[in-house]
Amino acid sequence: MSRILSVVDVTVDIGSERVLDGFSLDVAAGTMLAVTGASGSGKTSLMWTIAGLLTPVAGEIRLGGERLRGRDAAVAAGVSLVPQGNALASVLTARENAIVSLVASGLSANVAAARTDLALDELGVAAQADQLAEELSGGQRQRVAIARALARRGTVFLGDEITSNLDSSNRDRVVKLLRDRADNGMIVVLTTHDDDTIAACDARVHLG
Ligand SMILES: Nc1ncnc2c1ncn2[C@@H]1O[C@H](COP(=O)(O)OP(=O)(O)OP(=O)(O)O)[C@@H](O)[C@H]1O
Repeated sequence: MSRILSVVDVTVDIGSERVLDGFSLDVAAGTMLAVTGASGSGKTSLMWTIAGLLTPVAGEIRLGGERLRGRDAAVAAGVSLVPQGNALASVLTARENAIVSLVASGLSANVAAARTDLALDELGVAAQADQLAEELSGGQRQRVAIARALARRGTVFLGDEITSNLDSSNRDRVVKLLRDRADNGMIVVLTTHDDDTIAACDARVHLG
């Protein structure tokens, strides 16, 4: 049986607001899914819940039949999130941002460096490897954050509006890379408003 990511009857509150109410979703390995919906419909909340950063008040997240409880479990199961705003450390270089994250996940420095260099190259930001993240353009930061997540070579890639700052050729590059990863068995979930990104996905879920 192929691996399935399941959001099972999940209810999420932020403060006094119910942002997801009994929401369910199954995504099979090899699938690239677009999550759409108006601003404030809960797309980011869904991604954070899958990544273990928000705890649902009811329901659960499962991957390959195992329940994921919290951030550590999600990371251990290979769930990577590229959040809106990218979450790069501004005082580290592009390369250091990725290497630190990979070493923290348990890889040796050599393997982390090799994977980082490959991923930065795939995203077209190898020339920016030794620049501080704060010196990069918005689109370059976005691509470095994507490279950092892909270098993890995990099972689930969550991207929250990750093509929003990209020109069309870089957006196509990112979508093609993610399509390739999905074709090789990864689960890719992208929140997006972009029609070309939606078109490259296998399925779409609309939050309303
Ligand atoms: N930190 C927070 N504090 C209070 N309310 C929040 C917080 N984060 C999100 N919310 C609320 O939760 C709801 C869902 O927000 P969420 O960011 O998940 O929506 P979204 O669909 O991703 O929106 P967008 O497309 O604008 O990013 C919104 O009504 C928002 O106001």
